[in-house]
Amino acid sequence: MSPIHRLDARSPDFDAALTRLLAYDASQDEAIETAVREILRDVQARGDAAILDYTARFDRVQADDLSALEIPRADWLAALDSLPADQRAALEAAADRVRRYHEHQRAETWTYTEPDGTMLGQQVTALDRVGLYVPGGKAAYPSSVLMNAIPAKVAGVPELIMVTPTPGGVRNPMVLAAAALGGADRVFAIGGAQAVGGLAYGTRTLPAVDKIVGPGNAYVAAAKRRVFGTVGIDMIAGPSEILIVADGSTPAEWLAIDLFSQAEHDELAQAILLCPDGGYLDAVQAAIERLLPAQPRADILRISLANRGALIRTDSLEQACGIVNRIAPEHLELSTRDPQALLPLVRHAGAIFLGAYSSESLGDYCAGPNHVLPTARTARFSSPLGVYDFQKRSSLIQVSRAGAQTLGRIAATLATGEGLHAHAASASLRLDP
Ligand SMILES: NC(=O)c1ccc[n+]([C@@H]2O[C@H](COP(=O)([O-])OP(=O)(O)OC[C@H]3O[C@@H](n4cnc5c(N)ncnc54)[C@H](O)[C@@H]3O)[C@@H](O)[C@H]2O)c1
Ligand SMILES: N[C@H](CO)Cc1c[nH]c[nH+]1
Ligand SMILES: [Zn+2]
Repeated sequence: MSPIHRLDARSPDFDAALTRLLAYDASQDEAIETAVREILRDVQARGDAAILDYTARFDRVQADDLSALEIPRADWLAALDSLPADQRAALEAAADRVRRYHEHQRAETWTYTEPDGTMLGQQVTALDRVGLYVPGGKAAYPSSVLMNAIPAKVAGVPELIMVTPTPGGVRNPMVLAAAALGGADRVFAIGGAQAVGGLAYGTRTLPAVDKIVGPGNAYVAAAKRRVFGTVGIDMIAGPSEILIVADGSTPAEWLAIDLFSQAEHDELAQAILLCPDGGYLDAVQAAIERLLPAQPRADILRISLANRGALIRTDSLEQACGIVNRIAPEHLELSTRDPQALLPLVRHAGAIFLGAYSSESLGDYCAGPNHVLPTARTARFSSPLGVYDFQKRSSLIQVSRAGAQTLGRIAATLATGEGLHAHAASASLRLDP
């Protein structure tokens, strides 16, 4: 039996089959919702003490005072120094490339002046204080530290408070080194809903932040959803996704492994390949069957490929791009001889990798663009995490005396039409007699 579904976009039941494949139950788990509601309520009521209790319970880390769970900067710098030379060089190279890319995104304040001397514009400012959640329950993600911290710092956020759980008290040196390279200001060894609540409400030890960014498990996601409004959040990222459009010119093994690269994240991850060449799909399927047993994460791969993976035969590359827009994937590889020719047909994808050498894995670590991307079809309306998520805009209005004559009359007429007489009077008072 094939370890991955085979579908044909030319068959009459394809639409229904694709809908079944894409179905992802994002409904909230009641037990998780109840637990998170209680944790947040408790953190709001008891602050540090509640965070300490949950950290002892979920992460097996005991402390009498939350300040003991702050990891001092000297420890991050020591972690950076202790890294093997190749790891340190890779982390530094990735940080440099991510920084260089994000520097292009910085928005600047702009103004223009009208002929009557009225100045209008937009002032761009960075957020004051941001909380960065770095997952640490089952795996450590130094790359996610860089992807979240660097755009915040490029935006000019003066205070970046990072939280990361350290199960059993084990601190990951690469995560701490990435905090040093990414520009974190403080780091606390706490995680889960209790850390999100602490950052949102503030406690005696944890400063309240303005926005919380960063991925996390279902408890973290539920907590971020609940504190939204008290603070800003970046997004709720779902399981990873990769969608590949191929013309058969890339070695089949390369694409089999590219599919594995996202499927290995999670049993719920989604890996799909679209190609008009049935023989090539057979070759990729054979490569999957050959390579899968030796994969260290074969158990996860088997489940994600069987439940949510597919090799889909299409009529043409153009039809494949139509399907891409329907799926709106987090990551899209256009693994064709002339990917630029397909690019204008693609409207919805978080990140687009063009050509056989642009494997999605390079984007996860070091190409430069952010790896925090919209999932679960949200690329239809949202964008990668970026510098703009850490900046906000204020409108600027400086009306000249001449401008007040024109604008005052327009505003007074509209205000009277709305029945808002103080508005009308405020505009009219500034009219020359
Ligand atoms: N989209 C991205 O860019 C990206 C990047 C990295 C990681 N991720 C995702 O982030 C997630 C990380 O999850 P993780 O679990 O490894 O780490 P995590 O830090 O998100 O979660 C660990 C915390 O969960 C809480 N928790 C665990 N069990 C609990 C329970 N029964 N009740 C209450 N709280 C509980 C604990 O407080 C613990 O500290 C994964 O799903 C991974 O795929 C996504
Ligand atoms: N592919 C993930 C986002 O979907 C990000 C990541 C981190 N490390 C490896 N990959
Ligand atoms: Zn990845």
